[in-house]
Amino acid sequence: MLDLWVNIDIERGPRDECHRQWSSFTGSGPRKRLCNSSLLRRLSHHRHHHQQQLPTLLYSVSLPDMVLSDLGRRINTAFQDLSKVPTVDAASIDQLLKSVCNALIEADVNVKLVANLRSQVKSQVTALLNDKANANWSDAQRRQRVQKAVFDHLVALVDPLHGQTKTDDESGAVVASGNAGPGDIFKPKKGKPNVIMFVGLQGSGKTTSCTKLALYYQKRGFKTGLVCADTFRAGAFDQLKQNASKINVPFYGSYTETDPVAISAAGVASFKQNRFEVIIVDTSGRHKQEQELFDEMREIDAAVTPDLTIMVLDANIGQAAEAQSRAFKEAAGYGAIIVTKLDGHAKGGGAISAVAATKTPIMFIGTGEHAADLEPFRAQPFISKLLGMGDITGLMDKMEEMQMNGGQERQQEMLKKIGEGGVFSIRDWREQLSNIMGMGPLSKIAGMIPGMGQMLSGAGGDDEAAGGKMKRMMFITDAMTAEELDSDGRLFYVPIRSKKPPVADTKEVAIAESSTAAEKSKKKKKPQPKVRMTARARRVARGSGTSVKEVEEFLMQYRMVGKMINRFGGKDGWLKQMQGGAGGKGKMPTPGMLPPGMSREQVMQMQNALPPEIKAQLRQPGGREKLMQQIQSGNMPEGLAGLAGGGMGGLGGLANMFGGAGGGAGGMPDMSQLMSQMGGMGGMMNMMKGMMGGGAPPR
Ligand SMILES: Nc1nc2c(ncn2[C@@H]2O[C@H](COP(=O)(O)OP(=O)(O)OP(=O)(O)O)[C@@H](O)[C@H]2O)c(=O)[nH]1
Repeated sequence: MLDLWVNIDIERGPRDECHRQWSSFTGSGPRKRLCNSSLLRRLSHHRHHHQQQLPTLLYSVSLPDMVLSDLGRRINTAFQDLSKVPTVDAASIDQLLKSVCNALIEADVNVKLVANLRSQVKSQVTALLNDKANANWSDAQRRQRVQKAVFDHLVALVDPLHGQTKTDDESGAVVASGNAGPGDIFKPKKGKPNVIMFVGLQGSGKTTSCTKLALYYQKRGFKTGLVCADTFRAGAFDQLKQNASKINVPFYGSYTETDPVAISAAGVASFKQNRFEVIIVDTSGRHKQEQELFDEMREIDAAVTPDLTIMVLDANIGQAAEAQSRAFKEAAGYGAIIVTKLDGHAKGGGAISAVAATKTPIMFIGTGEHAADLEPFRAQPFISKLLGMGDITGLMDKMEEMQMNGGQERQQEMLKKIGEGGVFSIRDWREQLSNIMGMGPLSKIAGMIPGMGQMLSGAGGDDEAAGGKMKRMMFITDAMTAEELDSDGRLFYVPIRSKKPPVADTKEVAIAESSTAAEKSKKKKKPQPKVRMTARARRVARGSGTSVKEVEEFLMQYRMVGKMINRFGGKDGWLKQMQGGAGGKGKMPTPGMLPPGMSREQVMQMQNALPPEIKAQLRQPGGREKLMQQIQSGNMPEGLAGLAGGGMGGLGGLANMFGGAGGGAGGMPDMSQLMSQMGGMGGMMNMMKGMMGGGAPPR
């Protein structure tokens, strides 16, 4: 909590002066933003006293914590401010960096780290922008490069593996830095005992996180057990017992044994004997780091010889995080971090600093008190989500989990239908929506879907509001006839001044949502026929208790998803063409199969502009698959990254599928472009993979 001590000396004097000082606090500008309601209440209260002739007033004002989402919002605003300046020059870059760095410091990120970030980004972008080879970059391109540099450095802040690539043992695919997940940090071996020991301060969320991790591995088919070695806190064993029983995980502990080392050794030995594969040891905490605690940790460590030690860090820890995490590192030598309570009002910056200080990766984040509220951590998607650009990998994880709990069959059926050239109908979208609704708290899920978060945040942003919005979408489908549900939604539109349904291609443009610059200029040249909703839409709105606007929004969302699924995953989908599949063996996409958001000219331009090494790679047998794999893993080849960054709009167009929705709803066109630079193409494929049951794109 940042305390702001404000001294206001209101001298005895005319009431006007009091009003002047009062309005200097409540007036517009940055100061107003700092004033929370409690401040206003206090001021108001004291003002009341002042009117009773109080000579001097001293205010102690507690500012509201800048929660992590505020940090994202502020960085986003700084990006948007940069898009408003006429030229991207040293002054505008300085302004952007100042805003970003202030936000980071207020979120408790270590000052030294922030200073490093500032100077590194500054020197990187200055070199880029001053490079003669880049002299012909447009302002939009310069802006994108600056934003990308900030994004990359934010990723580096939370990613100690930054700059390294790791190979996924199972698939052999290269995991790009920033995309490394829990499996890259630690992969328990099947059929063998894998001991995981937890350490951390009291109340950091150790016991809760032990339970969450036990559930995580149990769901993934590991025989999992929990050992309670916390003999320090009364009730710790009961808590673990209760948690373990809820998730049906066997546990070990004792009400009488007071030696934590003896309990942990006996517990691990017992589970090993019974062929348990993941054995999680919960140790005790203390209010602060103490020698006694560290000695105990070392002894337990020697007794159970863990394969992995995890430190649990409360996201609220603030600036103390660095010293504490260093001390724990020395004593326990942990190999991974779980940051808890990121769902609440934590600033999170302290935890981020701990990662950098100890060069230890975050493996999971805790996002609630329930056993399922554990999210695998990946640096790049985390930053992407923080900045409101969605978290496709997080969504994939959720989808995978959903499949583990059944529901795969229906997804496969849909995949098969689309693969055979069938239409992704409103009924299919309804099914996807109900799946999404079943995946967990909606405000969390919505943030993972690019565009959707913004749409739902308009509805209030919390679970209740998001749930309400989704439910209304379901009501809309409930009010549709079978014919409408099985359709592609066209029958809800007619062109204005004509009763005839519009022809396929014109309508497609008329209700297109994309907001790419290229399309905007296209629209200028050729005015698009306007369409209006048919009487069906009014009937559905009435029948569902919603409005025609909501029905229109629903159809818009459906069309975006439908377009993506049909164009990417359909019989002659772009994805298949790129893979040399059914559509056109070994060819680049034909103009008839344009990726969403791209014109024929853009595709041709993109093909021509491909760097020779990429063209050569595509000509080689298996080269296309390799390239796809590379892009899919987020590891954009240099040449392609340059293209996307170069404002070709090509690869960017892919991301605009959803990014466009964000742009439309949130008015942040630059975000969709930025998203494309983050490997939008890989992201979209992953999205497809998730949406279509995890099996669509081959590796
Ligand atoms: N909102 C939220 N609460 C959490 C999270 N993780 C833990 N908690 C809560 O934090 C409190 C402390 O959690 P515990 O798991 O008991 O903490 P501990 O580190 O085991 O504490 P000791 O056993 O005393 O060392 C509990 O009320 C948990 O429900 C999280 O990710 N989000």
